[in-house]
Amino acid sequence: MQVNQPPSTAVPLIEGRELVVALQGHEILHGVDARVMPGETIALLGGNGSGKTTLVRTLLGLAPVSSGERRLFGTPLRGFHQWHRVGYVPQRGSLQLANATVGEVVATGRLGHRKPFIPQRRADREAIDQAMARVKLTELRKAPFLRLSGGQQQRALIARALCTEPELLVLDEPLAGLDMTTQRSLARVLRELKEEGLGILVVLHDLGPMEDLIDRSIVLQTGRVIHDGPLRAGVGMADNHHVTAPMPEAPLPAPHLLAERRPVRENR
Ligand SMILES: Nc1ncnc2c1ncn2[C@@H]1O[C@H](COP(=O)(O)OP(=O)(O)OP(=O)(O)O)[C@@H](O)[C@H]1O
Repeated sequence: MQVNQPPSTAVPLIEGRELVVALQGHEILHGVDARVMPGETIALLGGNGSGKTTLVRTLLGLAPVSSGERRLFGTPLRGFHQWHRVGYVPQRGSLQLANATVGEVVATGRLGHRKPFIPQRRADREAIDQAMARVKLTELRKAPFLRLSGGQQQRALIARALCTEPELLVLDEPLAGLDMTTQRSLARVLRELKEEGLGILVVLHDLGPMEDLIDRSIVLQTGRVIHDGPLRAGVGMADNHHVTAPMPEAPLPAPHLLAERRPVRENR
């Protein structure tokens, strides 16, 4: 495990303090603290339904808080507008991308840089090209997104997040459903990004090939942090910390950033 100690005066890239979140009348997070410092790679771990996705969405302003404070790059969420500094890779399957090509999906990541209805500028095209090359998808630019393999889709979503040229990358279960070879190649991409200084917050069920990238883990159990520190064997891995609240009957309303919908899940 690498330990990348940020200077003590550094401002967190993203931070939540005492976050309390209730969805459809059920309290899901019960006073959670979480932060990512510059250059850190943080694994957000915990069993099914422990609140990982809810925490990530809350930190990004995609879910409302009952109480608590959220800051991005030191600015309270309410006053934060520099969304290009954040790249978000939601769970695969949570985006409505029916007819889009890979190039179109990746290009949506650049929307935060553009004024509405203004065509792509050279800088936009270059950023999109670079992001596609980065994840080795250039050849597949014109392919329909939904025809790609799971690993290629995941790469496209990472490229989409990268073309905003972020300082913080937030990924929700990027390894889910991928075979070990594909997981390893994604971990290599993330390692390169880490080495370039990007802060990374990644929701994981199993560490897999990500393990030696992780500087610190935050482990949730039924909406509470039970560990925040170096990885500890067995803590937070795919285990049996089960759900306390019932599943939603309806999906969340569309968030303000992108047309994202919650995947349909079975009752637990
Ligand atoms: N929109 C919603 N309305 C009501 N409850 C919700 C909603 N979204 C999630 N929940 C509930 O919040 C709890 C935490 O869900 P969340 O998806 O954040 O957990 P998770 O740790 O990411 O789980 P998984 O590992 O299965 O993806 C679960 O009990 C879930 O049923």
